Amino acid sequence: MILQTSQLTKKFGGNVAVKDVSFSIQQGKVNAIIGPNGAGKSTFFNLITGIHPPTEGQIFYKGEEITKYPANKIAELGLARTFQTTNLFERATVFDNVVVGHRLRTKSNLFDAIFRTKRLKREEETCKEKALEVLDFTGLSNVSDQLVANISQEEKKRVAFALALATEPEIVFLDEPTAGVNPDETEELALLIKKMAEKGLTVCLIEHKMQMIMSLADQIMVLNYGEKIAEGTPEEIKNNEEVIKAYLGGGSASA
Ligand SMILES: Nc1ncnc2c1ncn2[C@@H]1O[C@H](COP(=O)(O)OP(=O)(O)OP(=O)(O)O)[C@@H](O)[C@H]1O
Repeated sequence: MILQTSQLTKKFGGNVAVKDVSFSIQQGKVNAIIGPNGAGKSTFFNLITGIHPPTEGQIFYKGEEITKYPANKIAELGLARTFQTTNLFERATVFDNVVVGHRLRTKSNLFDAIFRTKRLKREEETCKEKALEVLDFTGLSNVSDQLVANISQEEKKRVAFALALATEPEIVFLDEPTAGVNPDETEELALLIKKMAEKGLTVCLIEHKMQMIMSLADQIMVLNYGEKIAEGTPEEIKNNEEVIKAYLGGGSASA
């Protein structure tokens, strides 16, 4: 277990978005969080990655309590996240978008930038090398000089992965990584996610595409109205009465 939450709760006014959720993310595996619309999935991600502070409960990363850490500190620890609508720079090239990712690991400051110090040049070189490596890994080398505005939706999803990978994370949090792409492209992206876990990365993702999740995930947690109603292997989840009830009772899961 690389990351654990203990009785995590988030209230927005009177609305309890996440309620008492204790969950362990398994290292080097694909961990999925599913649930009907408004179940609290994105909020749960936001709590772990420091975007919102929890109202109650604790978060531990490799045994260290990180509950109150701000998002930048959490990112530095090795937790990277993508968003449903990742804000890429559309008028910049794929390469330039990805180079930015590794800046998290560099130390150059304004002084270095003004005087173009050796440190700056060395770090620029490392950022470029890292960008080339992750572009290769995500299958984007052939479009690296193109403007993001001119590439396909599926390629944009890959750029979002590449950006996260460039930060040299230990866990990647992917929020609906295949939203808005067709079934063939979904399969391609699923293969890439599998490849990340095979490389030793821990993956945690939110997804609505059930078929994909069932074949991709090692472990699934199901949220409903902010509460964890089940967790287990895809096989266990498929046959879980509570889960079936939650989805039949107005959920929005699509195949
Ligand atoms: N910043 C916020 N302020 C107030 N309420 C919020 C905020 N973010 C989420 N909520 C509420 O918390 C609940 C859970 O929302 P959340 O977006 O986490 O669900 P979700 O499972 O990710 O949904 P979806 O699948 O539709 O993305 C909802 O009732 C939502 O309206």
